[in-house]
Amino acid sequence: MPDFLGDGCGDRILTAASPWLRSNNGCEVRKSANGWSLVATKHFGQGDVVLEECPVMRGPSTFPWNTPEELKKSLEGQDRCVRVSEWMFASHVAFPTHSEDLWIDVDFLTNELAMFAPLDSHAADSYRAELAKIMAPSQLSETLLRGLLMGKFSSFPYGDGSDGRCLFGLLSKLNHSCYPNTVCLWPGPVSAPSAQLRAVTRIQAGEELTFSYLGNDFPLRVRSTEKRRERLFRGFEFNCCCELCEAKEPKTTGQLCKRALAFGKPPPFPKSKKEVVGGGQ
Ligand SMILES: C[S@@+](CC[C@H](N)C(=O)[O-])C[C@H]1O[C@@H](n2cnc3c(N)ncnc32)[C@H](O)[C@@H]1O
Repeated sequence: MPDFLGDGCGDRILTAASPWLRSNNGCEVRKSANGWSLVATKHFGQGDVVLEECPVMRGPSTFPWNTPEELKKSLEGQDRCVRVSEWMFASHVAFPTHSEDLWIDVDFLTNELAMFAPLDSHAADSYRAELAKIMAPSQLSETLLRGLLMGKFSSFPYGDGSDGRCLFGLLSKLNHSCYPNTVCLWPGPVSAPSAQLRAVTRIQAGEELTFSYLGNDFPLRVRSTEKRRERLFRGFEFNCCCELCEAKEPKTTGQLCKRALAFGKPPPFPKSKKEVVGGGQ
């Protein structure tokens, strides 16, 4: 088990993400029931900027392989060296301008960027099992697993989705909720993407930060818990355990609409810079 999966390693993930952080106005990485998560360390008002960061890596909108099966196909008939031409994730994302013959620094992927992959997840277990059918467990298979997980489950479609995908450090630890308390905005130009996480409701210190993986109006469009879980499992291979899906008494439509409508629109701009800059550091 990688040493950063143990309890108490949230600070190491925060440190690993820090070179790409523009601002962290009050959040940290903590272990949760759903792997690592981002947690507020101070109170945020609606519209406040929680954090801003630049991507750790960028890539194309689609990956040549998204599943171990597709990976298997791409490896068939070729030697199994981790050359960049095979390692499309790394070639396009980590080194977009380099030639096809570049070799990946395996240590870079396995040791540094692996922190940003959901290694403690159902998807990781099932992909590891699939990879074991293709190749013997090795450093290479572990590297491939991490690349698959980062590319598929931790990266974000940038802007409207046609501008490629970005892997962000801290945002890679943002869990999904069908009743989220933040929204992600993309204020940077496509040439220099950046992400801004904004509160769509009041958030108390200690509360987990969440956003909707399936678009802003997802819970409004898909009111049935069963159907939402099905969609999330199909897209992201996890059983959603969010506040809304786990609620014994379903949230009233009124409550749901209020929060959903709030995050369906860009959140209001913060009242003054003083309110959001440096408050939690
Ligand atoms: C982008 S990662 C988020 C960070 C992740 N928890 C980690 O430890 O790296 C996405 C993964 O988090 C977990 N996850 C996120 N939201 C969840 C939710 N609402 N219910 C259950 N698992 C969730 C799933 O394992 C999913 O594949």
